[in-house]
Amino acid sequence: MIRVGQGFDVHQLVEGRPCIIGGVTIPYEKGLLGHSDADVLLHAIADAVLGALGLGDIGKHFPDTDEAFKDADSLKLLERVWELAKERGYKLGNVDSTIIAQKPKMAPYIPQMAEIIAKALEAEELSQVNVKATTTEKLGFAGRGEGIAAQSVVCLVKA
Ligand SMILES: Nc1ccn([C@@H]2O[C@H](COP(=O)(O)O)[C@@H](O)[C@H]2O)c(=O)n1
Ligand SMILES: C[C@@]1(CO)OP(=O)(O)OP(=O)(O)OC[C@H]1O
Repeated sequence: MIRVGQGFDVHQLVEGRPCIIGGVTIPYEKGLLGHSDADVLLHAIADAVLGALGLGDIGKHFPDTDEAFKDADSLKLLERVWELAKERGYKLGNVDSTIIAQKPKMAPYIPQMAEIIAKALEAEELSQVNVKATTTEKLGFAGRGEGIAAQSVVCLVKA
């Protein structure tokens, strides 16, 4: 059986926070604000996996009112979400994601992000994980550099 899920997330860019995206700390003058480490890409992927499983979203599983998730490492959250998929007998088909950011330039960091995601979702080959980036041509909140968004589509296959 095949299941498909999609995820979308946004975090504000502020001074004094690290810019962690796809598990990679990107050198930049601002970082993403959140209760957790605010890794917008891993959140979108976690939501896509949860969506495919019919299990709600990350806010339901890891509430932002819970101190346990203060500054949480989103890679650990994604790994916990992936356990839910495995428990139900699913393997990764593929995952495709887009980071929506005017700055910083994501391209140099995308191969490392893809490797981290592939490991977390236990991909059999790297081609199962695709990460893209786009600006919004300076339009809207992303274009003004106020925040970064990410969206993701995941296909799970019953093993
Ligand atoms: N934050 C970003 C945004 C984009 N890229 C790369 O640049 C290409 C062109 O972006 P456009 O928004 O002008 O289409 C895009 O395809 C990405 O490869 C990036 O690395 N980081
Ligand atoms: C990840 C969680 C963890 O408390 O907090 P945030 O970093 O605020 O991220 P968000 O995308 O708003 O999702 C909610 C929470 O699950």
